[in-house]
Amino acid sequence: MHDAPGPASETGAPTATPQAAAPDDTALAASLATGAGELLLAIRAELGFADSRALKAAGDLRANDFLLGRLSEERPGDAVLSEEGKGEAGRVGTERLGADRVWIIDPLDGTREYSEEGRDDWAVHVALWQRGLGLTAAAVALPAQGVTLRTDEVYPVPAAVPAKPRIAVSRTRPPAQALAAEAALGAELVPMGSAGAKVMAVVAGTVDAYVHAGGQFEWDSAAPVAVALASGWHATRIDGAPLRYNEADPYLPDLLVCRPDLAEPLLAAVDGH
Ligand SMILES: Nc1ncnc2c1ncn2[C@@H]1O[C@H](COP(=O)(O)O)[C@@H](OP(=O)(O)O)[C@H]1O
Ligand SMILES: [Mg+2]
Repeated sequence: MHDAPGPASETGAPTATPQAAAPDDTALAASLATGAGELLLAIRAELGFADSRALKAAGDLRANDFLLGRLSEERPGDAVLSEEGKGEAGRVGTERLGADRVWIIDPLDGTREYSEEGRDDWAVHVALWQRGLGLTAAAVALPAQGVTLRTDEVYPVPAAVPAKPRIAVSRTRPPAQALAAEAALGAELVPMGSAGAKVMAVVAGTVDAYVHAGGQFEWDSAAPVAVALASGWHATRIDGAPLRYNEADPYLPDLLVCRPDLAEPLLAAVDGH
């Protein structure tokens, strides 16, 4: 079985138990993700697209500063793991390994797409991991699409099973596993930027699955996976194992998010690739 979230776990695998979080943790996650998204839209308007390197650097830095500042004000006792964090808030920090509450954030996911005029496939990820519970509260903002998705709202799985499944893949590095799934299921690949935008396309019903392999980190998937699991979607490693967060090494290289009834055929199709 791959379609049900697992039970609460001492190791902190995601458990899709948003009720375990204080309601204001989810509200805070949504407020932070939306606020960082508004800031990122303002930076795009201010700098324009002529110098994409400068735009990417400013977006990463200023969104990260905004999120770390708000978290230190609102939750001063919590630890943080951020893609852009330095020292304790970054990947080398060790305080988070002994902490009971860790915010796992990606201030700008889909940095490449953020720097391309007209693209809306980029995101802000804010997730809360709690010891013994896993991911308990999260929000993913899609600022250029004007939405923020969160673990305390339900994004139901559509009833109809697609005849030709649509599988979201990286625009720049679609994995061999997705090509295998395309062939085995007669699927259509849909290239898209940002892990958050791809998972949110699954829960919005725009695509039926997201297959990723070859490299990624906890911040790329934590908030999107929490939102998907909380609404009953399937989210695991591509061998069907649970996704685990706040590990000593935050490298988490592969991911399958899909409608529950596609999990078995997709896991079988990518097996061995
Ligand atoms: N092979 C790889 N190694 C490390 N990170 C990867 C990766 N493939 C994708 N990612 C990260 O996953 C996110 C989504 O990638 P993609 O748009 O290609 O699907 C991006 O995050 P960032 O934009 O936050 O860096 C990207 O850096
Ligand atoms: Mg990212």
